[in-house]
Amino acid sequence: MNEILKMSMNEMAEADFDCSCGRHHSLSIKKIAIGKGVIQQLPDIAAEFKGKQLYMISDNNTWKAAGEQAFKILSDSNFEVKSHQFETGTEILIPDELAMGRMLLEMPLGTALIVAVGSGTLNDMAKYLSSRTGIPYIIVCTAPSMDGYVADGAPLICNGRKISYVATLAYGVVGDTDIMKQAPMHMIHAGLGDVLGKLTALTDWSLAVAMIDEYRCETCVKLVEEALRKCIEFAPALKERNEEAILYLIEALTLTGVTMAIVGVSRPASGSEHLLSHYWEMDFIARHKYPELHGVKVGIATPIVAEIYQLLDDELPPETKALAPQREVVEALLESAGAMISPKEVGIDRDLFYRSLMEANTVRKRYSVFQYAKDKGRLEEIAGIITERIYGK
Ligand SMILES: NC(=O)C1=CN([C@@H]2O[C@H](COP(=O)(O)OP(=O)(O)OC[C@H]3O[C@@H](n4cnc5c(N)ncnc54)[C@H](OP(=O)(O)O)[C@@H]3O)[C@@H](O)[C@H]2O)C=CC1
Ligand SMILES: O=C(CO)COP(=O)(O)O
Repeated sequence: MNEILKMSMNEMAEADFDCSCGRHHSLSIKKIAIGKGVIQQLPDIAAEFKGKQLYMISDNNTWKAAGEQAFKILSDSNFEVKSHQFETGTEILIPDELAMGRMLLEMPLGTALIVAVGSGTLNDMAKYLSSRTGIPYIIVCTAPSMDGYVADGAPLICNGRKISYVATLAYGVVGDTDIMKQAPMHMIHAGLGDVLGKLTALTDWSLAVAMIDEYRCETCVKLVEEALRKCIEFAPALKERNEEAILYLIEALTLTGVTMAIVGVSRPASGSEHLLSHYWEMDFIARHKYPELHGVKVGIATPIVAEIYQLLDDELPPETKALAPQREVVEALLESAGAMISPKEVGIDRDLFYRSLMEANTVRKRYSVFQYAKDKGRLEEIAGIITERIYGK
């Protein structure tokens, strides 16, 4: 097996190896610092850019969570930093054309390094800007809410559609667990949802191997499975913000990010549960409704996808059948941490829910259990059964 399986998260920066899957993998992130108090390492991590212009982006919440502190640490070390804070008020920041345009407009001339302070949205915006300008970026993570800190894709909203743009990896990732563990509990639930989504994402990947002979990297599967195991064991302790439970959550999010980064696609971390989440999100945004956190939606979608697998059990390829998680087990895990499990709780009505099951396979050009059910002529029947179970007759 490959040496990456023995590395700690922080050792994975600049990993470069020939993998047993037959491909060469490399992780171009220069510096990963995840742990207690690591925000103090910012001046070291950004050392190469001393004397040059830094551009810090945050929003009013993430400024309070870590932006102010990061700004002070850098300024006290004589870095030249211009800060722009998005004012989100009661709204949330949507990574769309408007927000992307504003971020570009505020960027000072001669910027040599972008420093994003936030979670999924700000990270994706910064990585997109970084990829298109060639200016490196550092992410100071504020919440263990999703697994995109180490990934190179940037799901953004363009013309109302959620599009995963190919972007770039961060120059540096700074995940101070003292800061991340203080994130709102709802964001911690989102992180757990995003991690549990890997149960069905990996099942979809195995289905794609069986049905369309898709490439699969066993090292990535092992990394995700091991991270999942520890995170699941400690899931109930997330309610109390138990240090170990939060650390395992951060580790699972980081390692799944690493797998996306080394294979260059989000397949190891994103399957049918993400298709449902993206479908709901686009519908909410089109109606100017709060779209709910990504990981919360992924968490709700995961037992639903598990149920689809259960309903197809009699005709699944054996290797996929062996992997398919049980709906009840995933729901119990979410409940043990206090997270939501019903689409009704986030305002998804019967019509949207049924439609999403029927159309989720159109969200991405990627083989999924939705495509499988459709090809077997069973999608309509399954969508009807699940909708009736949740919403009644
Ligand atoms: N690139 C990738 O591979 C991945 C990308 N994603 C993307 O990430 C996005 C979701 O990210 P997610 O992190 O869930 O949500 P957001 O980044 O949208 O965060 C929601 C809001 O939470 C607030 N917030 C963040 N940290 C803190 C904190 N410590 N204390 C208080 N408030 C805080 C911010 O305030 P405010 O309300 O002011 O905005 C923030 O905008 C989606 O667009 C999703 O598609 C998800 C997974 C992987
Ligand atoms: O959100 C993701 C992983 O958690 C990635 O989403 P996409 O697969 O849609 O790019």
